[in-house]
Amino acid sequence: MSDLEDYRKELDAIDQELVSLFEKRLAVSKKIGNYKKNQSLPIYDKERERQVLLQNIRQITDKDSEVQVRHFLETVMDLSKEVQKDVRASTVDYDQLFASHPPKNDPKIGYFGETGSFCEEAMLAYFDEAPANPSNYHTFESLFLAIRNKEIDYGVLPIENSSTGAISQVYDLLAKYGFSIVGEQYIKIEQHLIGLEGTNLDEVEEVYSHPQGFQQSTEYFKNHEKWRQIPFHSTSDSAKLVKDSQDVRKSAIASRRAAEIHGLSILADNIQNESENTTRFIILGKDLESNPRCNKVSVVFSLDNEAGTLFKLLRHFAEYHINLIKIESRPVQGEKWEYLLYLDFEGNIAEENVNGALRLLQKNSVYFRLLGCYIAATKNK
Ligand SMILES: O=C(O)C(=O)Cc1ccccc1
Repeated sequence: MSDLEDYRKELDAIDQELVSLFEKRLAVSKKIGNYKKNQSLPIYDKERERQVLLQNIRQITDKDSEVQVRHFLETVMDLSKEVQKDVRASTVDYDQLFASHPPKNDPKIGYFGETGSFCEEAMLAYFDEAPANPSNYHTFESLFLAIRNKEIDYGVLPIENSSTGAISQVYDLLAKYGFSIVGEQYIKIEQHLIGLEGTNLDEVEEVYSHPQGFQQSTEYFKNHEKWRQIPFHSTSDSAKLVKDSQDVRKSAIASRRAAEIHGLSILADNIQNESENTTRFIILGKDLESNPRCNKVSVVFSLDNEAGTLFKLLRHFAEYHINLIKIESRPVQGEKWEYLLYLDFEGNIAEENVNGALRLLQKNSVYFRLLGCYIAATKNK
């Protein structure tokens, strides 16, 4: 028998032992996976992994093999984590996750702001028939509460603007209340400075608007630094305040429609920084509603604080040929330096590739929620 054959026999015997030990190790990992799932503990434990490496590297007799031993242990621990993730994913109730409710008949609708708000415009553009007696709410949160209390079935809110980005308060409320996105609508936004009829710009001292109104018109205000900018509920609440005050020193940033509704004049038109200023609005409902025509999915998730996890996850989207539209990150309330990630992508939850990507996302995230599967709106409104 040649030396090589002897060595190979020796290796075979060692591999046999290794495989049997590794199987035993995986079985223990499964038990740990169940324990962590029941206790809602994260799968990755940085300190524990550091200890495992340390105690095993300490006992190496041949120091030349340290690099390989380290690599071996890291791989073993990665595979154990995979097993733990499988344990967690196997318990996910997908029927529940994809349960879909039919759209409400004769729904009660609510929107943010006084009549004349951009949300009211978005509502009128989204629903085929103008909703009868819609309710309006003067804070974003009061609209969420109205859905929770079943005062309304759907609510219309802004979620992002083409020039100022995410409306973070709405993202945070989505996480807090756990409702679903059932539709979206884009509206072109033109902001105007409006006031009582006959007001001269020299008379203006105060400007009222929703914070978005100010953020979208910063360039215009560079030439009017003396004016006090006072954030108020909505652009149209601001218009109403000016009308009710009958004070020429007060003005508002709002739409032309709000000026007409509240009987005010335009003192300066199109003061928004960008001519193509557009806001995306969402139609919020209590439950997930989706049908085969839906072609956009929104999810929210958080990840283990482990290097490369986000990259590995997003890579699956590329592998499944899913087009990512947007990713937004928001700090987790009450947890320092932890983030919720909001992802929008093209597809329908009934499609195999989307379903596969969602399963992977769910499997690999600490927290996961499907926010909605709805019809993507056209952007040129
Ligand atoms: O205040 C409003 O009218 C709203 O609907 C919120 C808003 C404000 C500015 C731009 C887009 C939406």
